[in-house]
Amino acid sequence: MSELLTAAQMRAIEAEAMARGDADGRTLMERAGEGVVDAALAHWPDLGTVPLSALVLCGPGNNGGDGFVVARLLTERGWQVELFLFGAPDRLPPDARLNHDRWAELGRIRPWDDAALADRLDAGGCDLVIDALFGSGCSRGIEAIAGRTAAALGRFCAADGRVLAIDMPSGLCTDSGRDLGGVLPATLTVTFHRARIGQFTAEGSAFCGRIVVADIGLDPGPCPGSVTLVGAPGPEIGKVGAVGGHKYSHGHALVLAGGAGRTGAARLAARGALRVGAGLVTLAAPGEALAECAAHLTAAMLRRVDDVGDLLALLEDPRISALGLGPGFGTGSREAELLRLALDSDRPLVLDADGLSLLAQLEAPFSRLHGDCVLTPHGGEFARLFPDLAEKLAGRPPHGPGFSRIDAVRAAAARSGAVVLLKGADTAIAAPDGRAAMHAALYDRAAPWLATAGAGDVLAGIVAGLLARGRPPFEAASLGAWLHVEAARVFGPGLIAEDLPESLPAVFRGLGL
Ligand SMILES: NC(=O)C1=CN([C@@H]2O[C@H](COP(=O)(O)OP(=O)(O)OC[C@H]3O[C@@H](n4cnc5c(N)ncnc54)[C@H](OP(=O)(O)O)[C@@H]3O)[C@@H](O)[C@H]2O)[C@@H](O)CC1
Ligand SMILES: Nc1ncnc2c1ncn2[C@@H]1O[C@H](COP(=O)(O)OP(=O)(O)O)[C@@H](O)[C@H]1O
Ligand SMILES: [K+]
Repeated sequence: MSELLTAAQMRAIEAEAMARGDADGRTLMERAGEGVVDAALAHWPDLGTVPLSALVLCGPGNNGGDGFVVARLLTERGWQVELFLFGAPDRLPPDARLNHDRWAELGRIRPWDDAALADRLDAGGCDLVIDALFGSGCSRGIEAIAGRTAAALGRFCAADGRVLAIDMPSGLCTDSGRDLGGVLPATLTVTFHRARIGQFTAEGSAFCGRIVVADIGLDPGPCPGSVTLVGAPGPEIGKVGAVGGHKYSHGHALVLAGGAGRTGAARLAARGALRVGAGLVTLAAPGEALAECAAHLTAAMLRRVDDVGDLLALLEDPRISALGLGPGFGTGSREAELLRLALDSDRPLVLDADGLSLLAQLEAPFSRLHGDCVLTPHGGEFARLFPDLAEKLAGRPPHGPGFSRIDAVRAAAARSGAVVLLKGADTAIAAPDGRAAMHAALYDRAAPWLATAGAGDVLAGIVAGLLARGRPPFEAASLGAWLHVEAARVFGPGLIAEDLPESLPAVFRGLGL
């Protein structure tokens, strides 16, 4: 697991380091420039063999200051450096001004000219472009300043050109990963100390290329309020800790199914719950769907649940340790009553798909939720439950910092009192107490083939299975998101939803369990 920061958190960490006397701004800027050059040479080893040519785009803040350091370091290595500056030198902040002055002794500074820059890029013959125009201080769109440059950089990248963004691609919001307007595309982004939320959500990964985090000697301790980037779990995920246990010591998940002809989704969820290690899984189906379910189920058990009375009787068994409700469930009055009972049972509960639609129809829906509930909406379901938050996520933010998927799930979790997992390639997860995590199926973990019908049903089952095994809801959601994507990655392209549960044993083997 690692941390993702906002721009404000990064500024606070830097300010604390300076207040403690650990480092001054000038030292941090020098380390940042060194980190950029080291990262470029490590990422593209051929750049280190002979001196080449670079084009450095500097802006009016400290991001531009980092650019001046990089220009100097490359020149000292024998590179030919062309540098353009947006803004007036006498308005640069002090550390950037100092590095501007040092660079001015070595090379020329050309005033910003969007059209000339685009022509320069299109002419080719440049081995590396450094984007030091705007970083974490980018507060609005940059089309008016750099629209032609952005288009030319797009062509340059498409022709395998190397573009390194310092800290963030200019025009991309550090906190939300949203395009503020006219983002400069990069093939490598070198950020400092910790990665930023915006590099792992919304449009971030489309513009960052790859991410490298350079150490600039700041306090390695955790940052309060940071977002966790969900990584591989430890051995606690397996059953290994419970040698000698029996099936009930691994939990009993109850998955509620819908009517005949639409039980597939609940069966997928049940299979996910079983494969993630719940000791028992029972599918509760109405009488009309029993034969259909029986024809397809082997390891999962089947119970008839036509109405509230049947479910009440089933829930008398205290060993049922979690419920999953929603995939293929239906949204009729029977289902609404069953949902109310499931909520009143106070058992750990995953609500997905129709379960979320039903919830949205209830009066005062959030007053019925409790801290052991996990909501797993996709974007559409999220908008039904939290229309105001979804609206803030839509469209281009008017200025930075933009409202992020993390902001949205944090607000949704606080409002609903439940853990909220907003699905997508960038899955955002939050608990009512403010903890937040991002699972990014991006960069090395990309698995676009996971966007297949029924994949979300399996995720709901995996989370229900983890809840049944006693994992707390925020952890169950985070672990579930990682296991789900890992199962897709282990299987690879061609995956259909049925393959996901069946890939979990290979995931566990890969974790050394
Ligand atoms: N924090 C740290 O620990 C470290 C930070 N470091 C580096 O500092 C960077 C942050 O520096 P920064 O705060 O000076 O912000 P930066 O992005 O250079 O720009 C701000 C300037 O741009 C202007 N401006 C913004 N948007 C604009 C627009 N659309 N169009 C036009 N102007 C616009 C804005 O003006 P304003 O919005 O106030 O009008 C202001 O003048 C960070 O990314 C990293 O590279 C490293 O050295 C290592 C340690
Ligand atoms: N581009 C993507 N890369 C990786 N995973 C994705 C991508 N798009 C969607 N997913 C995942 O696929 C699943 C789709 O779930 P959902 O939208 O509920 O579909 P369904 O109802 O068909 O199961 C979610 O777990 C989501 O996180
Ligand atoms: K930049």
